[in-house]
Amino acid sequence: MKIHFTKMQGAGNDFVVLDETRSRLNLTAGQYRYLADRHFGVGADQILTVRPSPAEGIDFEYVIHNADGGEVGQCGNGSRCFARYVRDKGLTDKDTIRVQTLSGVLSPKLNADGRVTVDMGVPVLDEPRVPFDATALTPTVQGNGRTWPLAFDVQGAPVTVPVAVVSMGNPHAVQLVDNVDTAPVLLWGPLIESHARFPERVNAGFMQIVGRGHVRLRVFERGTGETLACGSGACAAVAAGIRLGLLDSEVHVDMHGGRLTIAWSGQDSDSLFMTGPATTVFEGQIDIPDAA
Ligand SMILES: N[C@@H](CCC[C@H](N)C(=O)O)C(=O)O
Repeated sequence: MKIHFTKMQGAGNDFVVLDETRSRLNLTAGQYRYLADRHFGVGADQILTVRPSPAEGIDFEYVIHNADGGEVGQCGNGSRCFARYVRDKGLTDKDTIRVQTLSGVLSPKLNADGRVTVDMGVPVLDEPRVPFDATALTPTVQGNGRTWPLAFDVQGAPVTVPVAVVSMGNPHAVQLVDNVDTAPVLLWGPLIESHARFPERVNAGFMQIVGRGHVRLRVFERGTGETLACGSGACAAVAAGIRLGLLDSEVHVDMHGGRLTIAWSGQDSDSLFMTGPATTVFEGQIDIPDAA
């Protein structure tokens, strides 16, 4: 099957964007994996598929697949690329677009400076809803937040790391590190991603605090591996840092692919907002094998 695609990136987190506003492609998990493959396909961290409005008052729907072919509920950088895509393709002329996702309705807003701001909803810090199995663990309480001792084996040696667990519509485990450049992201990331206490697996964040309004972050993403940026990971890390009393309500998050700005009051009743770039890289056509 030959399909048309648009390649996009948001702070270096890259996407293959597919248009299903007129008809469904009905791709299999194997075909999503093929598209994401950097050697045989286009290459992407995630595939973002845009669909027509599912209901009155909603402009579009989109679904997200990780590079491993699994469908997921949330993608911060993808939500900004979605907004840029539907505007640049002339699918809408709105500045603020309401879109249905697996984890709820998002409203990305295109700013005059080219960046996109997304209301990412209220961070979920209630462990069972992340979901995180805290059975028989005792948290360390700090500020209005808490961390949990996550134990795992690294090459036969036991390690216990304090993590804050947060859902932004997808699960995150955030730990503090002295320096993201030397943090064991590639060694520990896969062990945390598939840790038994996270029944839906987890995105593993490593956050270095530079100041109360500035952090550096690396994220080993569930279903993809380390990416140059993770939007929901930036939101989760800042939400955790604010609750732990370490960060102010507006924070610049520097990742290897670029900077996002996250704003949150820290209150359970208030949404968190993410602002950052979204760029089209190129367009093309690719033949996907039926049996990919
Ligand atoms: N890169 C994304 C997150 C994509 C989904 C994630 N890997 C998961 O499995 O939850 C972002 O920018 O948020």
